Amino acid sequence: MAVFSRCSVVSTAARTPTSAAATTFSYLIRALSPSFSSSSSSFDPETDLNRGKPAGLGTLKREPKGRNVQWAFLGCPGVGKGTYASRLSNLLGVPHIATGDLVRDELASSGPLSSQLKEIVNQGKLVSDEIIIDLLSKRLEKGEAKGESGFILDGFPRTVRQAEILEGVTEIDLVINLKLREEALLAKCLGRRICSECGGNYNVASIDIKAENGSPGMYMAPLPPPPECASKLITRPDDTEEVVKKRLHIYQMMTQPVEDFYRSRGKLVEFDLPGGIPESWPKLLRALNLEDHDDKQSAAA
Ligand SMILES: Nc1ncnc2c1ncn2[C@@H]1O[C@H](COP(=O)(O)OP(=O)(O)O)[C@@H](O)[C@H]1O
Repeated sequence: MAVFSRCSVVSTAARTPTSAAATTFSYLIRALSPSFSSSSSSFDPETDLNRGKPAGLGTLKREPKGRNVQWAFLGCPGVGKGTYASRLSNLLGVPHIATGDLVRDELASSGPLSSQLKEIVNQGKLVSDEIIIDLLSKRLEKGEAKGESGFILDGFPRTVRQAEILEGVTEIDLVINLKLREEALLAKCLGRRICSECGGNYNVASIDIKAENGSPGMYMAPLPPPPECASKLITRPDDTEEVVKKRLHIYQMMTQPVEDFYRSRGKLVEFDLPGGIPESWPKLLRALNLEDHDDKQSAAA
């Protein structure tokens, strides 16, 4: 069942990259800070940037080498960005920052943005670049205050404009683009479950695609929750068949150009998931020239 045929990538309404991408970004951060007069809709670098020091992402300087890795994950909804980003985060000792989680935390906080965000997310649309950058900036500032260095971004950037702004602020060393056969993506999204207490991610779908017409078969076992979470599982409101198909469409339109953005910069690692975690994790590590000593030790035990 082809969930979604690749549609032609429509150019996004991204701001044309300017040599002042950083100033665009700083302006964005300026525009996000409470002291900024929200009435100003036009961007005037001369005046807007004289409003004092940018906060948030602006605190990220171009780090000299010797810092921890700064990677990002791209990939369609349900492909497993969070699963592999969190594993790599543990392996490399850098924070896993998932903008989808930041959005859900804001939703759960019932803050001023939550009703506006709820409608956007439940319709499968993207949150505005400004709001996402504000949420990410606050998360990075908190991390910097705790002495965090490096990051693995999951779900950011998701538009070319976000990628341009990020590029104007700091170095992204590597972008891992996870890919999975379209017929598996929908099943994985529909099978996704979250523990309402601890936030753990699980999946009840058992995906068994038979080999046909020369393409190999694929099996992805369920990711069952531990007993203490089994009775607390919830489904995300944006994981319905209708909304997932909308999100896949938006990914093709808005985020596929981000793949091209990093491919043109020689920073994109494409990784086709061959199956579930036991099969994919070792292959991903090899693709990244990494080793997971814990896995080796447990395998050797
Ligand atoms: N970088 C981003 N830009 C805009 N919206 C975002 C971004 N990251 C997350 N979101 C919003 O949060 C929702 C959930 O994100 P996420 O958990 O990453 O979903 P998915 O599993 O579809 O990748 C997205 O559908 C979108 O509405």
